[in-house]
Amino acid sequence: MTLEYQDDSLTLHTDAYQLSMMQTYFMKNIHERKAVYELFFRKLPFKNGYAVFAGLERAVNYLKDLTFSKTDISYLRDTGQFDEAFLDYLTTWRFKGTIRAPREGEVIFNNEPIVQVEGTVFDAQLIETALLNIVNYQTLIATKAARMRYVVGNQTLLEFGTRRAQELDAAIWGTRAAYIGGFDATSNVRAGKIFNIPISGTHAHALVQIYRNDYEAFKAYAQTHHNVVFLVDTYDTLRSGVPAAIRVAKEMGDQINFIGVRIDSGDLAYISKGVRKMLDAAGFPDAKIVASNDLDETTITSLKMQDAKIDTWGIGTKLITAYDQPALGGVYKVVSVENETGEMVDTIKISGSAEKISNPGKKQVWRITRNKDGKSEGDYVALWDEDPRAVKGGLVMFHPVNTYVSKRVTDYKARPLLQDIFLDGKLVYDLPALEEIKAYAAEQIDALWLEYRRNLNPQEYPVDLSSKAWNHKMNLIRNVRNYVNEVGIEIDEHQGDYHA
Ligand SMILES: Nc1ncnc2c1ncn2[C@@H]1O[C@H](COP(=O)(O)OP(=O)(O)OP(=O)(O)O)[C@@H](O)[C@H]1O
Ligand SMILES: O=P(O)(O)OC[C@H]1O[C@H](OP(=O)(O)OP(=O)(O)O)[C@H](O)[C@@H]1O
Ligand SMILES: O=C(O)c1cccnc1
Repeated sequence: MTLEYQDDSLTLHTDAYQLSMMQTYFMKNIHERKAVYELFFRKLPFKNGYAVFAGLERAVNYLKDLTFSKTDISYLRDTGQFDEAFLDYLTTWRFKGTIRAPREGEVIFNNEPIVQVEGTVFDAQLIETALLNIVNYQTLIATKAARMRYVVGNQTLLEFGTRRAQELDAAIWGTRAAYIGGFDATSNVRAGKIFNIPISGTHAHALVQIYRNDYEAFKAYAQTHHNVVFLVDTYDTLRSGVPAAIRVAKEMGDQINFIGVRIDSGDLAYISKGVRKMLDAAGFPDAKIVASNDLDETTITSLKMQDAKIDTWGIGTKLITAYDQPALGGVYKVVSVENETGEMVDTIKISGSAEKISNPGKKQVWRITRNKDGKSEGDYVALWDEDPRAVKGGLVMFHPVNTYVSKRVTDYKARPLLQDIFLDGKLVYDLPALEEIKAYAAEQIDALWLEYRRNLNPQEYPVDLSSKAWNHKMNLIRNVRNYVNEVGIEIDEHQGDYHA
């Protein structure tokens, strides 16, 4: 099949409603109005205590040189839904916005801006969908990977998920995110090529089935490879698989590097103990046992409690699809917009539930750490013109919803998380090497108190609004209430309803 329109750009990787709004802005001549949008999520994924920010590199690749290709314009024209003057404007349009974000690998939390877009309403609207698409998925997978890293300690984690991933892009960028979150290597060779992630793997049951015999298969494999891991569960792990692996390892001696065996079915605790005994008794105490089969952080924890003799974990489906929570609910909200007279006016979205009321105004996130040991005290979300480094007598941090909960922090460092990535459309950020990002993530996770790091029921990390940001929010809520009273019609409503 030949495509009618060449798929030669990512610019239309957006929801139709963005283009519909852009056309309105354009035709009403407000498309150059400035606005600030912020991307954040309201709930941490997997009930984890933190998330690992990933997706910046892909977002940068997407944003730089973002233009409407000829086929993009032809396609839009052929839909019959867009005005010719608008299409004409798109042909010369270039992204001119400012983007701020944390470094990839940064530990991030709910209810704080993690990407800030400042520019025209036109530009900011177009990129919403792709930014959410990228950051939601990659952050989700990096966080899932970090949970797995948490339970395995220093043991090796291999990413095996490509066959189960939600198509090609998810496999590739999910693998990269998993690497950032703590995986050591991947079975995806293309991810290895693109990102220089170490590739690793064993062999499949097919090899044994083709030879119809464990020994023959292992022997052939050993004669054609130096580093070998034999998959021993095709017929019977303890009776035929492991004995065949040991026989080949002995016969081949120094001609091969017998790394170990993989088991992929059955009771992994029970079987791994049997395998360990056999390998030790045969004089291979250093041979490793790799396990796979629908593993995740919960099964791994259980296997460890059962004293399973597993050294290396091969993990696919449950990592790459974020099986127990397949989406991160990141959202993108306008927080400030230029009015008719050129002034920036902060804006709020009201909701019946406190968590869903947006935090108005352009903000910075400050990570507050103790001077004495570098441990995190919390994040301080402040309006752009505030600087918590300059506060005398300590910083008062209070819970943004339960405002009666507060603490005073003294002798601290405040580090701004949102850094300039693009300024007025120009890339000003040097993307760090992947190894650096990975090491940074490990370091930042390590800097968290254990109470926030544990997988099960972690403590809630404090993400606090500055007093100024909080008061500002309350004022805007009051303004909206006045507005609704002024323009709102009377409705016969249930008396028990509350309003913000
Ligand atoms: N000792 C164990 N404790 C807890 N979970 C385990 C244990 N052993 C295996 N599992 C997990 O239980 C799930 C099902 O394992 P099961 O024994 O049914 O595999 P299997 O169905 O025999 O394998 P396959 O169908 O691939 O041949 C998998 O997620 C596996 O990782
Ligand atoms: O279980 P996962 O975490 O997704 O890890 C990847 C799985 O992929 C392979 O299985 P394969 O596709 O050959 O099928 P299988 O599940 O029947 O073993 C491998 O043997 C693992 O079991
Ligand atoms: O190398 C392996 O063992 C492997 C690779 C992909 C999926 N399952 C296993």
